[in-house]
This record gives sequence, structure tokens and C-alpha cells, in this order.
Amino acid sequence: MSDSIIVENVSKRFTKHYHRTLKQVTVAMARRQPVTNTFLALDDVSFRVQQGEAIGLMGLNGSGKSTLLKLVQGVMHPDAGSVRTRGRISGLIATGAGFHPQLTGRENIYLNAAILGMSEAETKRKFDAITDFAALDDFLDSPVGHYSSGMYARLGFAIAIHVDADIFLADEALSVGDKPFKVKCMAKLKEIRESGVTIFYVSHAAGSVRRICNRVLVLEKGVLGFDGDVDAGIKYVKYDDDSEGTDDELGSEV
Ligand SMILES: Nc1ncnc2c1ncn2[C@@H]1O[C@H](COP(=O)(O)OP(=O)(O)OP(=O)(O)O)[C@@H](O)[C@H]1O
Repeated sequence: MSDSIIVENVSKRFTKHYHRTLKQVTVAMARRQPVTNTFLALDDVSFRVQQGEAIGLMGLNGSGKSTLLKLVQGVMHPDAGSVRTRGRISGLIATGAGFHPQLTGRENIYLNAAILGMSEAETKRKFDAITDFAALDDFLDSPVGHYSSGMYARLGFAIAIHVDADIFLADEALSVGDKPFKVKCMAKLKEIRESGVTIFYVSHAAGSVRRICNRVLVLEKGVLGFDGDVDAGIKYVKYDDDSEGTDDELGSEV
């Protein structure tokens, strides 16, 4: 098998600002208090992913999962180390990122698909499959600014899964949809995995990670604390109670 993602000694530094207004900054500086603080959102992270692996990326809020996904997607660059990927990348990082609120669902499908690297001909060919999956009914010709957050997410996910990608990144993609849509998404993610696409799936839900993934990475304050077997990873991160109702329900249906 060939390498799909190689992350070597990656670090990413961010700056926290303690104050918003110029007045607050001036007062803090006069009192010799710090006005900013830089910290490592990712700290010397290294791992390799083979083509076709499905990685569950877990960790507490703020541990660096989305930052890592953005680096893999190439929309953000590391301050140190390197990220190399092979092939076309698709997926959802911020649900519906790239949608224009004043354009209709139909228009946004073409816009978003182009951002994800699809040609107009390819989008035309897949248009019906995308709209069937999103199931927006008669909202297709309404501006997406009028959509509910669930509809917005459904359209974004429907477009992303119809890109012929080698790597699929899903950042909490299933957290906003309703239960029937989540079930449909899980089935689609499984289908994508079985077709040999590398999956990077960020989730706090142990059940869905078990269903989709064959390996777990756990980030702890930007450090890769665990890399290995799914059950051991879930145990490590202590999310094993599966208390989230939707995840349990999902488990019984897919
Ligand atoms: N552009 C940014 N500028 C400054 N700080 C940032 C920026 N993006 C993220 N951070 C900070 O970096 C840390 C890691 O954020 P990140 O979104 O990667 O965490 P996460 O594990 O995805 O969290 P969650 O589970 O809440 O989605 C957090 O402390 C966050 O506040």
C-alpha cells in the first residue's frame, strides 16, 4: 500500500489576544500585564497514513483536531515540519464553507463543487445525485442564506461526498444533521471507505468512530497522545460510554 498522508514533526503556533479594544490593550500595557500569548496548537506531531485507512481523530475541545485537518487539507501551513498528501482531497471542514448566502442552492452546488476541484461537466453529471442526497425539496432555488443550519450542512456534505477524492476529511460532519440524514451519511462514509478512499474523521462519538474507522489518533493539547487500535484509542480518550443518544440510535440502524 502507498502512503496517503505523511505528517512529520508538525507544529502550529497561534496567538491568543486577551483584550479586544485599544483602550483595554493600553490599560493592560500600562499595568505591564500581557496582552497576547502565543501557544502551540500542534506540537511536534508525526504520523503516516496509508491509502485506504480510516482514521478517527479524537481529543477534547481545543486539542488541535480542526487545525490538523486544515493542515492536511492545505488551507493552513505548519510553522515547523511538513505535511505531504497524495491525490485529490475532499470533505467538510467548516460545513458549507464556500457557500454564498445570496446564491441559491443550485448555484452554490456549482460554486462549491468548483472550489472542491470539480469541473462544470462533472458537476452537471452528478447534479441529480447531489440534490437527491441533500433532499432539499423545493428549497433548491432559494438562497442558501434562508436555509436552516441542518439544510446548509446537508447540501455541503452532499457536494463533498460526490467529489472523486483520494482523501476525505470530515470534521464533525454529522453533528448538525437530523437522525435520518446522519444514518444516510454514515452509510455513505462506509461506502467511501470501502472504495479505498483515505478517511480522516473527527468525532467525539465512540460509536460512529468504531463503525467507520480502523485506527484512532488522539490529540491532547496539541500533542499526539495516542496512535493505534480503535478500541484502545476510545478507551484512552475515555469516550467509551457512548452516552450520546443519537450515536446509539445510529448504531442500531447502520
Ligand atoms: N486562527 C486561530 N487563531 C488563534 N487561535 C486559534 C485559531 N484556530 C484555533 N485556535 C486555537 O487553537 C486551539 C486548537 O483549536 P482546534 O479548533 O484545532 O481544536 P479542536 O480540537 O478542533 O476543538 P473542537 O473539538 O472544539 O472542535 C484552540 O485553543 C483554539 O482556540
